Amino acid sequence: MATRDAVLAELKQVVDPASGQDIVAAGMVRALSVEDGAVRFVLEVDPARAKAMEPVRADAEARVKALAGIQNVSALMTAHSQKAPPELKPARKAEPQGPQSVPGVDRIIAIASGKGGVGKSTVSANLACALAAEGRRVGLLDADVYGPSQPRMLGVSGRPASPDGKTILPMRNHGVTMMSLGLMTNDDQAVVWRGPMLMGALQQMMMQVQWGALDVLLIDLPPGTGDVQLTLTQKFAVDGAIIVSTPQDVALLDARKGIDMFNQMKTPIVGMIENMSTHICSNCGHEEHVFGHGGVVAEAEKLGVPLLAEIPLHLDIRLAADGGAPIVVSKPDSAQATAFRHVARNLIAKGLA
Ligand SMILES: Nc1ncnc2c1ncn2[C@@H]1O[C@H](COP(=O)(O)OP(=O)(O)OP(=O)(O)O)[C@@H](O)[C@H]1O
Repeated sequence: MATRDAVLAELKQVVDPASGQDIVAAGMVRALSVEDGAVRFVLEVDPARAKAMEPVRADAEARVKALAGIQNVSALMTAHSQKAPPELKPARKAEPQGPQSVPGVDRIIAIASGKGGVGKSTVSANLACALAAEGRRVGLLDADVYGPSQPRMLGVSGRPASPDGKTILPMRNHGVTMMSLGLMTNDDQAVVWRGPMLMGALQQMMMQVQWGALDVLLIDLPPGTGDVQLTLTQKFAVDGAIIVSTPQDVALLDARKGIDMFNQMKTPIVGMIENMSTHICSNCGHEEHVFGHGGVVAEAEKLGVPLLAEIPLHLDIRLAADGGAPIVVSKPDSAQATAFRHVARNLIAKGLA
């Protein structure tokens, strides 16, 4: 049976005549799914080139169809808008104003945790890639000022360009448009952020990055309930917050504080995700509850918020995150990836992404 990797390898043989790159590297292949010998994917193209790209689509379809074990291929072409959001002036001094939206961005979802190190960034990266795999136009803003880890997790490096000195071009990998404060500071420099700087940096990232047209922008927040969380929920129209926690009491105690803060700010809680739920040995598959079990389920029930997923503690999740291709991308058919894809589909079904 042909795997997702085999399909991708075949698609990499197809060249986009305009850029000279293969269609996968050119970021045109979206929403690829390989299930039981049936392959579906979308080729996202500039509307002006739709006609010229038809032979490319047909070639891609024929190549995949010729793979062993493939019975069915559906390759659709969709037009994506090249239009950038209107140019924005640099952020002005903070003025009292109601929550604003980000031009071109349909929804904003914050991903938060009470405590550091519970896997909030890992969840954000995987969720973003899972939403992209479902064909959503997704952005990820790494607002974790104390430890921006998205460049490493999404395999992105280099300094973002600013062609006009006012707006910033985001980076893109695995179908995700991303920006991180970590790309704006030097790797080896400890950054000491004070409140007003944080507010300015967040506003800039939200308003001066050319996000383009997005179905959803995920914000990977720093842990806790500090200035970034307050600025985000006061200044921007945040559609919901997802709280990530491990099952330990201490993590849950902090998660509860986070939920209280979002409630006070009138940001709806989309649900909780229990991370490092059980440990699954990568050698023998034995399961053990390193941090206890069921804590988040019980807490979610008590608080009346949905439990969106229980993600196991698994070596593959860490290796994938450290390697720059989250597990949803590197092992899309694994049970761990399925857990993230389930959350993505749930968010789409609820109209939140
Ligand atoms: N389910 C998991 N299985 C295995 N390793 C995991 C899992 N979730 C996270 N990790 C690993 O744990 C470490 C911390 O995760 P991560 O950086 O996502 O946490 P965080 O909550 O964003 O931390 P911080 O608050 O420091 O930003 C990383 O090395 C990550 O690869």
